[in-house]
Amino acid sequence: MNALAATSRNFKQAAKLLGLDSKLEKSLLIPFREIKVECTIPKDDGTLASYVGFRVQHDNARGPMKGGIRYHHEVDPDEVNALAQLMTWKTAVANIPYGGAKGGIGCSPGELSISELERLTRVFTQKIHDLIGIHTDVPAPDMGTNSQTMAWILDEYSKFHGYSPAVVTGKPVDLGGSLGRDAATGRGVLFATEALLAEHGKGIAGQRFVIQILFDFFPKKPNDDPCMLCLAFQGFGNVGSWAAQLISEAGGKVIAISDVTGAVKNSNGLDITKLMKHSSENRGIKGFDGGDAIDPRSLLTEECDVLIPAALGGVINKDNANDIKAKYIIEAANHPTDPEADEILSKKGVLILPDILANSGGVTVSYFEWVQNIQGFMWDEEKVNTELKTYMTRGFRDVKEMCRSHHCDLRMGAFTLGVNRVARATVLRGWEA
Ligand SMILES: NC(=O)C1=CN([C@@H]2O[C@H](COP(=O)(O)OP(=O)(O)OC[C@H]3O[C@@H](n4cnc5c(N)ncnc54)[C@H](O)[C@@H]3O)[C@@H](O)[C@H]2O)C=CC1
Ligand SMILES: O=C(O)CCC(=O)C(=O)O
Repeated sequence: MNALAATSRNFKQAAKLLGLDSKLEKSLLIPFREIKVECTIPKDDGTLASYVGFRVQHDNARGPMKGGIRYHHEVDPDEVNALAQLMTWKTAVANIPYGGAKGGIGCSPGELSISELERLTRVFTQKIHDLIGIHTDVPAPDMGTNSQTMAWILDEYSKFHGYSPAVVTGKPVDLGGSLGRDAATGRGVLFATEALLAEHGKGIAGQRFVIQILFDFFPKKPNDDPCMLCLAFQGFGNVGSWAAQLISEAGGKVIAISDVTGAVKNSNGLDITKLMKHSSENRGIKGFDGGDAIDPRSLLTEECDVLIPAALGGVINKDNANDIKAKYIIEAANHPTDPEADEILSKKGVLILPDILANSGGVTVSYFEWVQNIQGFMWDEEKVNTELKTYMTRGFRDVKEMCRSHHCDLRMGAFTLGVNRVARATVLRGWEA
């Protein structure tokens, strides 16, 4: 099932549980604006290359639209639309005053030089600068982009509108970025995981996780814990590497990790600091000698307690759901689980912490960054992390409350929470007709 069909199906199920009026339901699903631009740049060898860029602005009932920009060869308008929709529900779940948007350029960033990436980013910004803005639509990093990409957007946007640090978040700290934003999505994953495990009388140090990275969290005293959990992670980029690092610092043992270059497993626990160093020096985890190389396709079905997908969408589907052995799935990536897999996993008793809650730490600290830029006052990192924990814990509590009142699972708890908040704002603004 493609990303848009999957996201829309979850939305419609939530709308039904909430008993939303059919006109309101229809209007909430239709994006506010879909932008498609052709970005032509000179390559370093003097030839011209053209790339298609998208920005889908889904909804602004609760505030300026917010969401990342992805550089990936599989970027397509339907997926960007789905990701923009997810941002609308995610910012509402986090209860931050934003709507949702997402952007992307269909390109392979690893095959472009730094100067080509800069030219591409600047051309894209020139084409969309009058449609984004501090109180309109505020981009941020996503897959394939980073703080440097945000610095180029900020600079190009500022040529048209004057110096405007708050037009993007996730930018370098030297240009007004927030302390703690780099680690925020991974740190939010840690807090959300802790909240979920605490519900079941467990803690990080007693669990095993798999996230397109495989984490194995051994209890401090293995023999005392009859239900030791294991973690696996898929993806070792911004989100996966920070989540792995922080979970391992919290006492967990990461036993397997995959990225686009390969996968590595060590049942005694991977040394995440060494793996991060290896990955940055070698542009991937392939060749790391601190574990055994495994087939990346087997990562999602590794024997473990907690699986953490932290890369692409749709990776958990009807073809592999039956083989998943994890007891918990923490969705650090956006829409990693197909609705058909959701049904299979639910029957198996697997608990899934959905993306719009689990990975909301990134956009939450983006909000803190925007607030700091507007106030012209910088927070210290401790304040950022403490506030992030408060928001993640509150988000989990609010989702559980919806699960109780609507007798539904965590995904529907999160969707009903987000959709209901956006629906209320829409009606209050008189937009429902
Ligand atoms: N960066 C952020 O703040 C946020 C990111 N996300 C989501 O988290 C996910 C990861 O994003 P980032 O870490 O920012 O991206 P990134 O570009 O920093 O890293 C992506 C990682 O995924 C790996 N990967 C790509 N294809 C793969 C494959 N087929 N198998 C295994 N690994 C593969 C890459 O090798 C890399 O390690 C995406 O779904 C993104 O939308 C969600 C919330 C916020
Ligand atoms: O930080 C942000 O504004 C957006 C992050 C994002 O793209 C996401 O949560 O999927």
